[in-house]
Formats: sequence, structure tokens, C-alpha cells
Amino acid sequence: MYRRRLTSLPLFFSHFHQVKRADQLKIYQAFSTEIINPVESESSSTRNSPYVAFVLGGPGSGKGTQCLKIAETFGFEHIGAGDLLRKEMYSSTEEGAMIQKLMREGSIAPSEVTVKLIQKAIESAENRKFLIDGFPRSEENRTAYERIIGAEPNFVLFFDCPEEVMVKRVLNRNEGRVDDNEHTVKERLKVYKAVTLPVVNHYAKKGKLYKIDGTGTQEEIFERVRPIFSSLSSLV
Ligand SMILES: Nc1ncnc2c1ncn2[C@@H]1O[C@H](COP(=O)(O)OP(=O)(O)OP(=O)(O)O)[C@@H](O)[C@H]1O
Ligand SMILES: O=c1ccn([C@@H]2O[C@H](COP(=O)(O)O)[C@@H](O)[C@H]2O)c(=O)[nH]1
Ligand SMILES: [Mg+2]
Repeated sequence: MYRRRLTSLPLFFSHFHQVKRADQLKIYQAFSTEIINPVESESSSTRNSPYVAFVLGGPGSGKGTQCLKIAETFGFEHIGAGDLLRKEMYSSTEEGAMIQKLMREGSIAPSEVTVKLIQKAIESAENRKFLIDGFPRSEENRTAYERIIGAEPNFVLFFDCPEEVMVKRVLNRNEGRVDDNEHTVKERLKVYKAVTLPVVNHYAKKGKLYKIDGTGTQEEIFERVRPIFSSLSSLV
């Protein structure tokens, strides 16, 4: 559906430093707020194709919290994959009941279901720049997205956080989520390590990953994220 040229990407990454090599993976971290010359790269909004950043990290790593700040500061549309599924869950359909069961177990919903919800959210938004929060959670999710949407994300943000910090945050969240309990968070962590981290590694290998230290205060973390989006402002 959306076929996008990715010509802006190497240019974009050329303004950041490669800071870590783990298992030969390229992981970038923003040190610079240098503005890229918009003339050099075709603007995504001009092409009217969506500009997409996936936002990944374990349960409680702060994806949703940081997405709200990015959306507010940089005008991105925030699409929470879990939020879309939770909305379906309360729809009293058969699919809703299936989603509730999966969420309680900490399992991953079928790719077709999640990608269709994301596609609908993208198509119905006026905004053309998106943060897709908490997706893809598996390699199968990723390939389904690329097949159905017909594009890869422009880049991926990954919030790296120690397990004990994530668990503490989840258990203190107090938003009435069916999965915010000790049993489900343990299951979610298992799924995250076995099934989601390979997706993170995939994007690292492609040079599309920004790894952000997810510890500290919400404000401290946002200051680590800010330069990445500041340098995009003239592009998208
Ligand atoms: N830096 C932080 N320090 C302390 N608490 C935080 C921080 N960032 C977020 N929180 C809190 O931790 C909880 C989890 O954060 P958030 O919902 O953003 O995580 P998430 O990565 O979206 O998790 P999930 O995958 O479960 O949706 C929330 O209650 C949030 O207010
Ligand atoms: O792509 C996705 C995203 C989420 N899920 C299910 O929802 C819960 C909660 O997701 P959050 O992103 O943490 O809000 C998750 O544990 C999965 O059960 C999914 O299946 N696919
Ligand atoms: Mg969240």
C-alpha cells in the first residue's frame, strides 16, 4: 500500500554517532542536534506517505510515557498497538474475548488483527508522521506489517531498561490493566526476551535502531530522545 523511498535514511543517520557494537550490531545514539538540510532529502510529508517510527522496549520500559511527550513536542500521531487491542477487547465480540485471554496470558495477538488495526489508524489520521508504540512484538508481526503496509519503518526507538525497574513500574501503574500483575508481567518478560528482542536485533543490523537508556526520570529520558526528533523537524 504505502511504498516509500528510504533515501533520507543514511543522511539522517550520518548525523549521529555509532556508539556501540554488540555482536556486530550497529546501534546508534543521538549526540547531535544538527539540522539536516531539507533540500538534500525529499520531505516525507510532501510525498504524503507516512513517516513511521516503531517504539520498542520491555513491559514498563516507558514507551507510552515517552511517546506522549514526543507526540506533544514534535507533532507525531501516537498509535499504541496495545491500546488499539484493548479497545477491541472491550468491543464484546468474539475477537474481543480472544484478545482479553491473550493479554492476561501475556501472549501476542495474531499479526493480521494487530496490523489491520494499525493500518486503519494510519489511514484515518490526518497526520502523516506516526509513533507505533509496542509493535512489532515478533518477527512474524514485523513481516506481516511490511507485507500489508508495504513499507519498513523509517527508524526504531528502543528503550533499554533493567528488568527489576520495568517490573516495579508495571506493578505500580495502577491503571486497571488486566496484565498489570506479577504473573502476567513474568510471562510478558519471557515473551519479550524470546520473541521481541530478535526484532530489535533485526533493526539494529539494518542500522535503523536508536537505543535509549530507559532509566532515570521521565524528563531525563526525554532529553535523550529529544535530539533524534529535533533533527527530523525539517524533514517530516
Ligand atoms: N522514568 C520513569 N520513572 C518512573 N516511572 C516511570 C518512568 N517512565 C514511566 N513511568 C511509569 O511507569 C509505568 C509504565 O510506563 P509506561 O506505561 O510508559 O511503559 P510501557 O513501556 O508503555 O509499558 P507497557 O509495555 O506495559 O505498556 C507508568 O505508570 C508510568 O507512569
Ligand atoms: O502488537 C501488539 C501489542 C500488544 N499486544 C498485547 O497487548 C499487551 C499490552 O501491550 P502494551 O503495548 O504493553 O500496551 C501485550 O502484552 C500483548 O498481550 C499484542 O499482542 N501485540
Ligand atoms: Mg505502553
